[in-house]
Amino acid sequence: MRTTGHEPELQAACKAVRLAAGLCQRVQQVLKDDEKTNKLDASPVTIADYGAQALVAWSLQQSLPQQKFSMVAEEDATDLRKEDAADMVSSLSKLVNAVLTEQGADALREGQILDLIDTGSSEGGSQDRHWVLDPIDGTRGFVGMRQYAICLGLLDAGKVVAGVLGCPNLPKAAITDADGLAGSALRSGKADVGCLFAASRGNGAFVGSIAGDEMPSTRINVQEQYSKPEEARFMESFESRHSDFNFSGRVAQLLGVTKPPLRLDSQVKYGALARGDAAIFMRFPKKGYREKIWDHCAGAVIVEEAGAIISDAAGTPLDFGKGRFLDLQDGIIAAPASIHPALVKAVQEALAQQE
Ligand SMILES: Nc1ncnc2c1ncn2[C@@H]1O[C@H](COP(=O)(O)O)[C@@H](O)[C@H]1OP(=O)(O)O
Ligand SMILES: [Mg+2]
Ligand SMILES: [Mg+2]
Ligand SMILES: [Mg+2]
Repeated sequence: MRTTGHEPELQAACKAVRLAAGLCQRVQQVLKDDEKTNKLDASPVTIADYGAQALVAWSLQQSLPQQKFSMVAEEDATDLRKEDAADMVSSLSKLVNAVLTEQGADALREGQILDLIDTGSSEGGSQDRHWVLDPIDGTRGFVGMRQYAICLGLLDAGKVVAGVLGCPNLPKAAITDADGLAGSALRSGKADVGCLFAASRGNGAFVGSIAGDEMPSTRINVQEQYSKPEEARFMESFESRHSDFNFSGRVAQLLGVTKPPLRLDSQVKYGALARGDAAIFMRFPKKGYREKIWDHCAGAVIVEEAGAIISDAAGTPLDFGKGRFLDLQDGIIAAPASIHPALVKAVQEALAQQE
């Protein structure tokens, strides 16, 4: 990667995401090994969310001790500070400290771990620098042994300047039509998996292996052109309750897209778009659902640096500088710059048909 721009921050972010991914993989191994996964309650997963958040906060501050630390993150320790959470906190502490001691770092006390989690309570905004974290994006994918991502972005004066996506279950090879048709859930453990995506503003987007400690170094680009719409594929949520599949289907039809969608959990979709596995991303949550910045921040800079445009359904750029939520209209779409205008037009047509 070029050594300009936000190189120290990007390096720190890759390190932090890898550490958190290691914790998530440990927990997923336990889930996988347990034949009774369905009977387990949600606690191992919740512990993974908290643990990943604590590790990212710890690691970023270790790597960049000179910098003022502010973080907007999904989780907070309120429930963990309640009396009945003692067992959970104890499990959380064991898990976090297992990862830390493996790194040769000192173990942390329970109170320190809770305080690390609570460093994610920043309101963000259009001034100063803020890290933006979703410690596990796609919790349902994580539990279902499908896709999930550790997503870490950096805001500077309200703009996303760097982003890292850790995708422990994403195949390193491009997802082909056959994968898409046969089982777009792309369950873990079936192929050579584990990708780390990284981008900083103006320096391009890169992918590498999540294992090891090399910076991602393979430059990636979106599918710049598709000569015939029927060759294009679109991506959307795996979960039908997260996005209106009927509506995206109508948009695809208006675009002349005939291939079935690739349905993947989490911001893994942004990584897949950035490396050209599919050409179009669509997300249309139920009316009233408020999008959070940590669900799109890291992915946005990665797809943009790979040559895509990301916007709301009206084509308006996403504004990450308004606090913890995104304020947008009717959903989020992304596509290569050559396709995005037609996508906006199709979405608007489909909306007009709905009225
Ligand atoms: N009702 C909902 N509608 C849309 N998205 C949701 C809803 N509930 C949770 N999410 C979030 O949608 C994202 C998953 O993306 P996708 O639908 O593309 O797989 C996650 O951030 C998930 O949160 P979480 O981070 O807690 O898993
Ligand atoms: Mg999320
Ligand atoms: Mg999450
Ligand atoms: Mg959640």
